[in-house]
Amino acid sequence: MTDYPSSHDTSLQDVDLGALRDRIDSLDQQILDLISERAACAQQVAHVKLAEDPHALFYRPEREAQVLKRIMALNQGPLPGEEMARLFREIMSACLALEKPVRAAYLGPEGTFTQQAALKHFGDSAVCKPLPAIDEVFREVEAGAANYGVVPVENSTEGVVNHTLDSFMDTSLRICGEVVLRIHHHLLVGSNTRRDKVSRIYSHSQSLAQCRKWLDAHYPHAERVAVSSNAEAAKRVKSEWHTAAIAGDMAARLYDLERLEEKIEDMPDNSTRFLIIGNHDVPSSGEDKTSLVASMRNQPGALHDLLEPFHRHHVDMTRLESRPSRHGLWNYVFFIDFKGHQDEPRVQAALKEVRQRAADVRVLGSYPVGVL
Ligand SMILES: C=C(O[C@@H]1C=C(C(=O)O)C=C[C@H]1O)C(=O)O
Repeated sequence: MTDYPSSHDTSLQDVDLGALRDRIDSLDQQILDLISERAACAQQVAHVKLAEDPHALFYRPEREAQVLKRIMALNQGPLPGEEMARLFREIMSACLALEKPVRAAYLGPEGTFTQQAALKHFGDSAVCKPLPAIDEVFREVEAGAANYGVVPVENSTEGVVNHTLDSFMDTSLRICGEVVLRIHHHLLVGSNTRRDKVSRIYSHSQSLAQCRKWLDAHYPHAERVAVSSNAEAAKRVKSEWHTAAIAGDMAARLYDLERLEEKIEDMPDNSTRFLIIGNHDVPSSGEDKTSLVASMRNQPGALHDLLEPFHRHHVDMTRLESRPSRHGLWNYVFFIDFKGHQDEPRVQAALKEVRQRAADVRVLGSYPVGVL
């Protein structure tokens, strides 16, 4: 099956290819002029911000979320809204880099899904740096070496969620954004791989788990070897003959591997959520989420008491996670996400009551709901 018009297609026979290309050239000229005008405008915004405050932040997560959402709402096709927003994401990233590129640290190594999340959020013009551990990403932002950090939070990768949550207990950094990434796993091989003799498959333990049924059906006899990351799996395959890796697009591209089979994850809507951490509060974008951490004494009904004000003030909770306290003072800490911004009266009313009931409450940040 092909969607390309055939030479027998009478409706297209009279189309003048030359004229169409002239039209495209003229449209490109207009797009070029408009993007340049937009970039000059963004530069002026930066100058206004600097005049008001010499330490002003050029990057505004809430404004960027609004721009992308507006583009998706205005878009009438034929390109899908997400594709159009992706193009505008890159235009904004380039405009911002004219003044000062955003510096973002992420949980590496290169080629992981966290790098993909960083690129999705900040665009290609940001300067992104891989770091080997989640607490190092936090430290890099605390030290001011990076403006933002990108860490997985609700991750299909085991253990990672807890590391991120635990890091929030010891930091004053704020959550400035979230990114949700659809996770697609591919079976990757190198140019040297003997495809009919794959006897070992590398990946992160959680990715192996997410593709277990597919592996049982297609490679029941291959040894499954868990390594530290999907990118590490891809790297190993490069130099071995009888092995394949399960990893994503970034790793395939980075190590120049071929996708022997695509989208082999057992659950088709497999996705991971990442947080953007920074050192400032983000104003409301109109569609926001808030995350907080609360410490409770371990007594009957404590959790019910903590959550009840959210229910009464019609604040919609989206996540609840509990972790043992590391400070010994309180038995448990709860991480709570809900819809809304901490500046909204409804949210403030709920928070005021929650503060009276919990031993300690810290709002980790209000931030725009992930757009792309
Ligand atoms: C232009 C601005 O600054 C930055 C660039 C943006 C853009 O190119 O649209 C949007 C938000 C900021 O990250 C602004 O705040 O409006």
